[in-house]
Amino acid sequence: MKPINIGLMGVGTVGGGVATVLKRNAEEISRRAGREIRLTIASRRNVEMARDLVGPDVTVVADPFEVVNHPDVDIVVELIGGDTVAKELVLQAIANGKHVVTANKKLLAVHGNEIFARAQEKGVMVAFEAAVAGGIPIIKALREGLSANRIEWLAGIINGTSNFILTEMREKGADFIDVLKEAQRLGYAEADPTFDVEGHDAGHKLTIMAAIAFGIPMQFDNCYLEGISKLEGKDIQYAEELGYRVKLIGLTRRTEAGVELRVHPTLIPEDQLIANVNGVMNAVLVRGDAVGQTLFNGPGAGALPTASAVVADLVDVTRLMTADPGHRVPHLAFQPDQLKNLTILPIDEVVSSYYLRIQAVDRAGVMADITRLLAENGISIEALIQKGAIADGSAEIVILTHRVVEKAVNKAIAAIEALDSVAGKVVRLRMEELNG
Ligand SMILES: NC(=O)C1=CN([C@@H]2O[C@H](COP(=O)(O)OP(=O)(O)OC[C@H]3O[C@@H](n4cnc5c(N)ncnc54)[C@H](O)[C@@H]3O)[C@@H](O)[C@H]2O)C=CC1
Ligand SMILES: N[C@@H](CC=O)C(=O)O
Ligand code: NA
Repeated sequence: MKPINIGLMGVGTVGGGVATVLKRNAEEISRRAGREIRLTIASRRNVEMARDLVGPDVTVVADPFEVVNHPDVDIVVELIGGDTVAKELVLQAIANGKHVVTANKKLLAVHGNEIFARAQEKGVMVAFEAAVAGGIPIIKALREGLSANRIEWLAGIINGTSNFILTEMREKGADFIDVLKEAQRLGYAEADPTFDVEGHDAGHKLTIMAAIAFGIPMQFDNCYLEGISKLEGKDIQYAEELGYRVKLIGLTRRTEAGVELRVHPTLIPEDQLIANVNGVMNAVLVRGDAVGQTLFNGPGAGALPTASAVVADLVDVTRLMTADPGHRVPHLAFQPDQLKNLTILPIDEVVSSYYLRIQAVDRAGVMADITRLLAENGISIEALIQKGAIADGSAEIVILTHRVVEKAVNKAIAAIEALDSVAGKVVRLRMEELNG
């Protein structure tokens, strides 16, 4: 049978990994796909560097539009990143009737509704396993393996760079900036690493998973984002003393009031498996009404793990190419006319437990004032510890609360910060049990 011709756009960390995997496992891949999957043409601005990565048998061009417009290319692989030229290229590929495989979560979280609509009209596939949690086949699991379930919530460590940084900070007391540089060197970080550390990248991935889990359109603009760049080492340490690990968690949950869609540093009980997922590893917990709780764990970034997902998509697309478009798995798991525009809850309507750290100064009655203000806002305390002495002005009070709506906590924090006996800002982190 005639080989399937692949056109690769972007021969960087992941693109180089894709060339390696296609070459290394060529025989097994064609036995699975039923025909040879052949990298025919690749594009990178620096043609010489691309040539070194893809080898002499592949045509290398500088202009990626040559790839999407090439008459012999069956599947286009977009590994450039971003949502400017990548969007133009993907839409052009679709318009040309070519199938697309991409690892670009930003592109899909922000423009996915438009891209999938165009692909639907043209009867082509847009496959994106690599876009969420790198090598973990979470898209396949959510879209196909769990399709019997009403998915209630899912939560994950879905940014390898942040998890790598948090792990090195906790285990080695390393500096944030040094660890970030190491993550960049290892090819984990985005072109702009603020996307990793400020929660954007996790928000993109969470938006995509929420769409597939609940059958809703992409709503990245409504995703709450808070990253790890302002986390202080002492809060990681205090959390640990209280039996928790701090992780950057993306969480989406259906509630009667609406859908929660939020990314933020989160205290997780240390005896939970997900609290022990370290380094560049990712993990996603999914709660379905029939299956119960499932945990998917694996490498979330890096050349070969991400290439593993890209090439799996190439195999899938190759197998399904000749199928009637109506018989393929829908892009977002639900039939396109069955997507429902559920409301995303604003963050202050979300219910969670909280970790509060308060800097107390030497004034009588400070503890009584704080507990009174919490009680007045309907917040009950699960644990309270004092670090240092109030008498010498160095006391920090750490409080863990029971579950309460966030706007009540915001009100209590504002009142606590206004006390003469409290200095500076109250540190607030959310806590989740992730077992219900
Ligand atoms: N690095 C990782 O571990 C993972 C990356 N991704 C996603 O994969 C995509 C690619 O990421 P990386 O390989 O890490 O990035 P990279 O920066 O290593 O590679 C991108 C390549 O595209 C090339 N490029 C940029 N503009 C171009 C243009 N106009 N024409 C031709 N080539 C152009 C660059 O020269 C570079 O070689 C991104 O969407 C990223 O979010 C997804 C999962 C994991
Ligand atoms: N920058 C991302 C790469 C994978 O998506 C991460 O660190 O997880
Ligand atoms: Na994946």
